[in-house]
Amino acid sequence: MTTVDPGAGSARTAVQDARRLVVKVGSSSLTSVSGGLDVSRLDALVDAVAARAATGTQVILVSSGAIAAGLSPLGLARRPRDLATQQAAASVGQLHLTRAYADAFARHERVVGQVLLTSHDVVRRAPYRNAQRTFERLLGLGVVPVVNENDTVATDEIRFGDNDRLAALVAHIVGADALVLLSDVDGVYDDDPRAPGAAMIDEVHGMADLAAVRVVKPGAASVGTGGMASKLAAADLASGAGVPVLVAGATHAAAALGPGDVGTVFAPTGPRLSARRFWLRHMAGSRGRLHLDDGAVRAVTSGAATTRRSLLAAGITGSDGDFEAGDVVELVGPRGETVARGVVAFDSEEMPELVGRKTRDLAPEQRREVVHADDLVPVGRRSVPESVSSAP
Ligand SMILES: Nc1ncnc2c1ncn2[C@@H]1O[C@H](COP(=O)(O)OP(=O)(O)O)[C@@H](O)[C@H]1O
Ligand SMILES: N[C@@H](CCC(=O)OP(=O)(O)O)C(=O)O
Repeated sequence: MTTVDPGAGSARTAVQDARRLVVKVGSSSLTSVSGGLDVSRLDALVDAVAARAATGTQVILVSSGAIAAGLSPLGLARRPRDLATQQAAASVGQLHLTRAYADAFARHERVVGQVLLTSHDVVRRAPYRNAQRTFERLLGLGVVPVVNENDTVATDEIRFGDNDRLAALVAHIVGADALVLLSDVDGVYDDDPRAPGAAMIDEVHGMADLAAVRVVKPGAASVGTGGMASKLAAADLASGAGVPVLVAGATHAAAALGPGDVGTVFAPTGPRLSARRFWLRHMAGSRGRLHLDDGAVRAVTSGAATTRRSLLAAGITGSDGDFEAGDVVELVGPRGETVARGVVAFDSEEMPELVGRKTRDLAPEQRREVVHADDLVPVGRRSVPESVSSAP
């Protein structure tokens, strides 16, 4: 079990010593200005990953670039706006991307396996565990899994949205010791990196350290999607769940994956969550909401995980949604804020009989916790800086 914030210095050491490492690379680091895949940059990245793998580290590569790589084969001058053309570009580009990785890793006698995920594959517990088993087997066979979102079938509703977030989720699915986000910028800056005087931040010990950071939205010409804001959100997600994160330049991949002192490192800010609690908190799709009074909010959010209390019917003021016992629901405070997520033990149609009633007043077969303490995870408030447009 990782302890909270061992300090960013030791977080750097943790990245360097990680035996299982998730490395994410963005579209802007793999494609040329004229469009299409930049194979020489991809080769340089693979050299760095292969060198790290040669030291015995199991590396999972999350690679963007399918849409960007599909543009030039389709004669498209810029990233399309509509989903159908993005999906067509991803379909063409993913093939180029995978072939380029297979060829590049073959030079190092490494086999790659393609893993394309949609959020459907992780929001339900069974497919999540299936993905976990597949990764485990691939790594056991010495394969480098190359992961991307399955863009060709992902609709807006089931998209992860950006690969920084996907990489943070994958880091937890595989139980990685660290996460490295490689981009076209060499770290997190306190302002738009192009602004005069902007300085790179060396270490982050929690999102409060970034309160004054100005994050600029990617322009329309950018092949990347999320920009730095999505990297910060992903770093918050991973470091909050005990995984140290390094944001560094893809051109410095060899140093970032070796003993180099590059980029911005995020120390863990929370304990490592079990796979089940992480899934509950960050991935599980929710089917409804239970509304709690203040006392119930305190009971389910205060104290350590071991002393936290179960949610009883007496503290519930209402419910909405259509759920069955065993589904995940949001627990919402009196001001409408989500305070926790948990697995509910009743169907939604039973809730009206339960709301506000003491356990002893319930029918004998209903005298149980509505959400058991082992099945709920508090959801803290997020304070990740949002992007601003570069134009004043
Ligand atoms: N405060 C900041 N620090 C670092 N980079 C920033 C900041 N604000 C905006 N950026 C921009 O974020 C970009 C990286 O995001 P993006 O293009 O989505 O990368 P990728 O394709 O690697 O995911 C950089 O090119 C950089 O100009
Ligand atoms: N799945 C998409 C990438 C989405 C994405 O997050 O891109 P990026 O911001 O470049 O990491 C693709 O392969 O084109």
